[in-house]
Amino acid sequence: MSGTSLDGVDGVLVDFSAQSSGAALCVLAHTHSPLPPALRAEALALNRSGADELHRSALAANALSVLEAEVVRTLLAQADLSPAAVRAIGAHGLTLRHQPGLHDGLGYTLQMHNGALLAELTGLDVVCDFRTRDVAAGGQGAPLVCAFHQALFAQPGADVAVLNLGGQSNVTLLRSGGGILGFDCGPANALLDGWCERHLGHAFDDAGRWAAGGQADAALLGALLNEPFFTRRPPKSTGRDDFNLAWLDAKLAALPASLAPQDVQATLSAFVARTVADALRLDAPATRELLVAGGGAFNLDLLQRLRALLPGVAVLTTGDRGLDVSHVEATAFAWLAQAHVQRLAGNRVEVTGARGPRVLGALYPA
Ligand SMILES: Nc1ncnc2c1ncn2[C@@H]1O[C@H](COP(=O)(O)OP(=O)(O)OP(=O)(O)O)[C@@H](O)[C@H]1O
Ligand SMILES: CC(=O)N[C@H]1[C@@H]2OC[C@@H](O2)[C@@H](O)[C@@H]1O[C@H](C)C(=O)O
Repeated sequence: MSGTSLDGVDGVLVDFSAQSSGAALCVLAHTHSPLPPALRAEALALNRSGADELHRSALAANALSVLEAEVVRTLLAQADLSPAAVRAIGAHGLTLRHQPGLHDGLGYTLQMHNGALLAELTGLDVVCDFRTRDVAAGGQGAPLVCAFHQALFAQPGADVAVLNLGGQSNVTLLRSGGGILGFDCGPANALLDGWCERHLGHAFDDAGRWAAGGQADAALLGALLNEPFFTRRPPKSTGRDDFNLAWLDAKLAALPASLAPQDVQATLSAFVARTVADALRLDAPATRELLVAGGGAFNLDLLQRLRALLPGVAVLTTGDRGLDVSHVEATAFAWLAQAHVQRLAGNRVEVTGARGPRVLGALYPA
């Protein structure tokens, strides 16, 4: 998995064999490979239109899949397994553009990836391109982790919410009666990281310490929340296309006075927490437990702001329910690959708005 934070590739090797008997899945190995700085810079640049994009994105896709093949080798070495033990690789690719509802409702979502190369380099079946089928069926193509969250974290008789704090944030709302809803709440680490990198030169604000020392600004917070996305009803999804540093710069320029960079970081953290809290208050007021996953779970400032906004909700992490916060998304895409292999639908129409359940992904046989 390589998400919209653009931090790297997360790999997990997962054994699902016990699941049919009701037991939990087992993560046999996990690893993280940072994106080399040049590839990260290119992926960021390819998020916007630019010169010779087709050529550049094809080369960047190759570089990503070479990195993924190294991740697969590391996982096998860690678990002391041969490739023959692996049924398939699930590989998400890097989202460069996400415009699911663009033209007359039939837009596109674009994940940069070379599945053929990954199959060639590993000798394994590769399932990739998970999002496009749902978009073709009229859906958002995101979020897709909801079915997996449901399989793992639903509790009979209790309303539970699962929050992924990745480049963007998305929630899965699991109702006590078995119902499910899920959608993107708004931007998360992509914005926090971008501002921090610009002003401190650090890839991210470790534990949210910089934000915690700042003062959130009410006028900026109001301006950030003043976007149609936040009043739109689900199904909905977003990405760097909508929320990025240029968008933030425009909001800052419209303020009557300039703010200290640290206060902007504090406001961004308050903003992320607020969009999540608003989503829960509106769509899942009976939630008593929120399980946080993704790299944002290490941002203590963000978690503290969430707790303050949601006093009746126990804000825990997926780690408290048996799955490390850093493993959730990669495990979800292994799970979706497994669903593809079994020709099972991976989307939830209540979440994406697709016309029906669909088998997600394209297969590159070994
Ligand atoms: N110690 C930390 N303190 C604060 N933030 C952290 C820390 N460690 C990781 N993060 C944040 O987590 C991000 C990576 O998260 P993650 O891997 O879940 O994102 P992603 O895979 O891009 O997600 P998505 O696909 O949901 O966009 C980093 O870019 C950083 O913002
Ligand atoms: C288009 C795309 O890559 N969307 C990501 C992104 O990152 C978080 C949020 O926006 C979510 O909608 C999705 O990822 C998760 C893994 C998902 O599909 O469930």
